[in-house]
Amino acid sequence: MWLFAGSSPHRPLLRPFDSIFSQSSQSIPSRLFFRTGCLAHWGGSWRSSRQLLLLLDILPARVPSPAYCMMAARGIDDAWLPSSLEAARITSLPSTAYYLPNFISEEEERLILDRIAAAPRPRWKQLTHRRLQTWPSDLVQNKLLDAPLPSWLETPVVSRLLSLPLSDDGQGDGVRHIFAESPHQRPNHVLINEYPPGIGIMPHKDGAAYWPVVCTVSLGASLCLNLYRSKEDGALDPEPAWRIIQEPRSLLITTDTLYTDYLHGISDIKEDLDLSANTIVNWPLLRDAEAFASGRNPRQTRTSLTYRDVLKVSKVGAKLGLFNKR
Ligand SMILES: O=C(O)CCC(=O)C(=O)O
Ligand SMILES: [Fe+2]
Repeated sequence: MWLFAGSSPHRPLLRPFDSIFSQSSQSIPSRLFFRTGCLAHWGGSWRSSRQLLLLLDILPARVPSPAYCMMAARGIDDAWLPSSLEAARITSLPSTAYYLPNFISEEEERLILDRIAAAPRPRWKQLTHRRLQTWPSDLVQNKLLDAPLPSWLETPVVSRLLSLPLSDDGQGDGVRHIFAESPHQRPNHVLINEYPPGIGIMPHKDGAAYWPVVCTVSLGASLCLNLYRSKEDGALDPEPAWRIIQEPRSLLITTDTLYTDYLHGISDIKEDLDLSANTIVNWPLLRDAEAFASGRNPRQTRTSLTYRDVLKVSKVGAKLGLFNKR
């Protein structure tokens, strides 16, 4: 169980709950042991601030100190990060994936959705049922014309991503983050996909253009991402091998064989069904699993930001100064 102990624009500093109490002069009420036990059992290492507020209600006034409660006091819509990605690992998947339910705040979500909506019409590429934007531009023969991402796609998402260590045991010199080994040590491309209810994306692999780390921020609504195996003959096994719920404001990171060996897709349905701890691999990490207690998720429009590092970058764009407007 973690509480915020302070805040920076990039990464709020987190403290283990235990250490907060070891610094306090007050003993912990036994009710709290029960609460913290429940919290740990439910969700790995962190819970929503709404739950935290409940918890703080039962604390004596001097425990914990107000500084540690800043996050809770600021309301339920703040971003909330673990101290490292390890705490967010989806442990029942065959290779590395992470799910962070509160990666951005409600206000940040609203600002990004506003910027997407304000983009000039030609920015949208209309597919048969879905529309998308690419930033800073489309790839040409798997190559990106060198140009910066606009500031509203850079901050807070990229800065926050790069501030998140892979594990807690890194010492001193800089954070070893999820893009530490990629060619540009950061994502340089964002695909924005908009999915109205009933619309998904066919099972596919993302291909050779990108470093095999995919960071997806979800906005607006929840839906299920399906992961598929190929059969031995190369054909797609139509039954998803695993399903991941992506809640609004969450970050999902997939890597390794999930990139190279498995396919991913979103069903063309108006409602996700059969949702439970047995069928959804990130159930213990969800912000609000209770919202899916009926086993159903009626779809609303969900927008995703897919951040990746394009391997090949052509300097021509930068030289012409074509894409430097933010
Ligand atoms: O929207 C998503 O979560 C998936 C998007 C995707 O797979 C893609 O654009 O390649
Ligand atoms: Fe994809």
